[in-house]
Amino acid sequence: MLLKSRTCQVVVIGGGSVGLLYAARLALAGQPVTIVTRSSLQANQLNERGLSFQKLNGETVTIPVTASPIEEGLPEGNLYLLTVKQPDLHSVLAALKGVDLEARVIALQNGMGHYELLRTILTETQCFFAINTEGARRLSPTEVVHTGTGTLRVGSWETSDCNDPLIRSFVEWAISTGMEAVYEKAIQPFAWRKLIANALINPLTALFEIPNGALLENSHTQQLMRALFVEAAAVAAYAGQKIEDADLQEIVSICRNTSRNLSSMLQDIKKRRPTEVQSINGYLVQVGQKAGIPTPLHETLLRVILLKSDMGIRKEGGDSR
Ligand SMILES: NC(=O)C1=CN([C@@H]2O[C@H](COP(=O)(O)OP(=O)(O)OC[C@H]3O[C@@H](n4cnc5c(N)ncnc54)[C@H](OP(=O)(O)O)[C@@H]3O)[C@@H](O)[C@H]2O)C=CC1
Ligand SMILES: CC(C)(CO)C(=O)C(=O)O
Repeated sequence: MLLKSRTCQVVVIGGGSVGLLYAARLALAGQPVTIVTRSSLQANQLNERGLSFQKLNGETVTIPVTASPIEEGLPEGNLYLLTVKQPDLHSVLAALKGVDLEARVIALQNGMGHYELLRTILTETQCFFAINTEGARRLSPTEVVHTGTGTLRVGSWETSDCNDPLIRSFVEWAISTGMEAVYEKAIQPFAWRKLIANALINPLTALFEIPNGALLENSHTQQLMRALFVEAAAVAAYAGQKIEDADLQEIVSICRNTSRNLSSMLQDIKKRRPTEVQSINGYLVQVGQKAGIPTPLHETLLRVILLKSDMGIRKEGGDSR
């Protein structure tokens, strides 16, 4: 069980790649968990068929789970894992407003902008953030594959004393399942580093339609990544973040550790859904403009991905899942 000393009810908001990955692991560990989906169809399918989970070693298990659609509101819980993408956050704000003051919400988004948005409806004490470098891919509304190992860092946005019992239990549970998980004093510095990793990996993999590992197989993509890194590091410095060469090496490690993974941006392009590029490269461009720091490469990638996404969505008329 996640919490030994008291009953913990976990609610995973979003039945996508990351949401299903965490729901599967929690359910496998015997932790009561409810998945809140966008559609009633997915909730019904999960309730009827269970969740099929392919582990890293290739073994597939089917786990009984409970799911309900967001239109029914959020089930009562004390730990909410928020796994919708940045552009969809607005659609869950009304439901999140009703979350109990004693409950905790962990937001697992890539990119930036979610902190400011969530703080408009949640208190500092309710609101936690996670930076997750694990890879997951949803194959269908009831099937998810764990595609890569990584680290899960959880904490408050700005410096805290790491004393929240529920968050501590969640991190201890994650460690007990074999994950590399850390309760961090502040997530903001990690969010910046993850932002830069995503600003390099996601648009390039989405543009060329290649898995993360393929970025390391070609000197042109490697040179592009370095040039994008230099631009992003200058913007981060303006925001008070000291980005070093070791951070670029870390991005290379992410590509290696999730080499088979199709980045979330590539998955969006393939499924003809809006991407998070505005919250990733778009955020760097926006801060760069404010600071007077040129970001021509990020701006170009932003436009190219927006164009590619628009063209796909218009051609096929949206999500084909
Ligand atoms: N996939 C990965 O490997 C990684 C992803 N991330 C980050 O994690 C976050 C989640 O990514 P990922 O899981 O890949 O994204 P997905 O698109 O696979 O999943 C998001 C899910 O949220 C659901 N959703 C959207 N709006 C609502 C709503 N109002 N109520 C309930 N559910 C809703 C979507 O429903 P529907 O299916 O109906 O559209 C979808 O199933 C992103 O910020 C991503 O960048 C971080 C690390 C790795
Ligand atoms: C870590 C990585 C790059 C895994 O693909 C990711 O965060 C994403 O796909 O959005």
